[in-house]
Amino acid sequence: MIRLRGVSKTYPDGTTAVRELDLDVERGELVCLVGPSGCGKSTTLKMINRLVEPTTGTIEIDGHDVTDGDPVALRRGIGYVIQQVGLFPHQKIITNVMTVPLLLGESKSFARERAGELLTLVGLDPARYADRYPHQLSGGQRQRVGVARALAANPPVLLMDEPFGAVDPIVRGRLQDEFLRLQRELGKTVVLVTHDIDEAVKLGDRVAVFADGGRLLQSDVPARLLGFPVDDEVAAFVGAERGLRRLSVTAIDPSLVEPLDGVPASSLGATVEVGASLEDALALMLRDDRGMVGVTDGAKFVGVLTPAGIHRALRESLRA
Ligand SMILES: Nc1ncnc2c1ncn2[C@@H]1O[C@H](COP(=O)(O)OP(=O)(O)OP(=O)(O)O)[C@@H](O)[C@H]1O
Repeated sequence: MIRLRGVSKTYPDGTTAVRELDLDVERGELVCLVGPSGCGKSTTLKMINRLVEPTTGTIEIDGHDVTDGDPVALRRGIGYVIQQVGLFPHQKIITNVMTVPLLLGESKSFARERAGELLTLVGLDPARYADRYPHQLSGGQRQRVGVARALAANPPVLLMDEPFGAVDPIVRGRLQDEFLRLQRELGKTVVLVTHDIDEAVKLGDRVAVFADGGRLLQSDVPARLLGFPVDDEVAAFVGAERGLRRLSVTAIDPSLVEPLDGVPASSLGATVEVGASLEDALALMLRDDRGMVGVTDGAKFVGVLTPAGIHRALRESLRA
């Protein structure tokens, strides 16, 4: 869906922000660009919607070179979410969300109806929030309006620059979960910039790690990035905790669950569902101070996971 080939950007002052970048994003895929401050992540994103023109290379969306045609029209067809949201302060929430459909020539009544649906979709009841102004919302709520506005034109592609960066960690976690749920429903092609490796491995189908000077070091699914960093630079960036981080990106595999021998199921306490993460399983084990946790598949009890089982599951997850 998005294809970058040999893309570089050198700003007029001589700063090379991005160097010879090749990157592919499949349709419906969520790719996170992650790396230290100043490594060229935002520049890469802005080249995709032509807020910044590349110095060299080509960028295609759905087979069309983005440099053909009008950049303003291009941007209207791509959702863009930024950290400071960029809502119009003197316009009501509903009007903010209606902006792009109106620019695209939709009728006012259609745009209003669509904006109401989108506010509901991002968890803001229009009856309560539509007529408020941005300063009458919390940071997390404003961020949701930003997402609703970016979705308003139903763009196939969403570009998100630190979309959850401006809120506290608890709200951020909630917004991430909501966004993942939304994305499972909508299946947009998303490129999301973050400096937070935990956010990247939580949200990304694939994670692209950048280094200073806009060099792409590794682009991989989270489990492989954490399990097999290609070099010391990536290993240093993903951190010494990468083993722990793998727990959160690895789902419980029902084929690796052990049968329950001689232990009454009733003595197991809390159970986890197949498909939950190994981190969820370990968290319950430690919380309840037990050496195992029961695993269920709907109403069916499928067995138990032990610490050794978790270790085995982590190893197996890298074989695929
Ligand atoms: N308009 C500009 N003119 C000159 N240099 C710029 C311009 N915009 C960005 N840069 C430089 O390009 C490099 C990459 O910047 P960019 O904003 O893409 O990084 P980033 O990875 O998104 O950083 P951060 O995580 O801090 O937002 C930096 O060295 C930055 O100073």
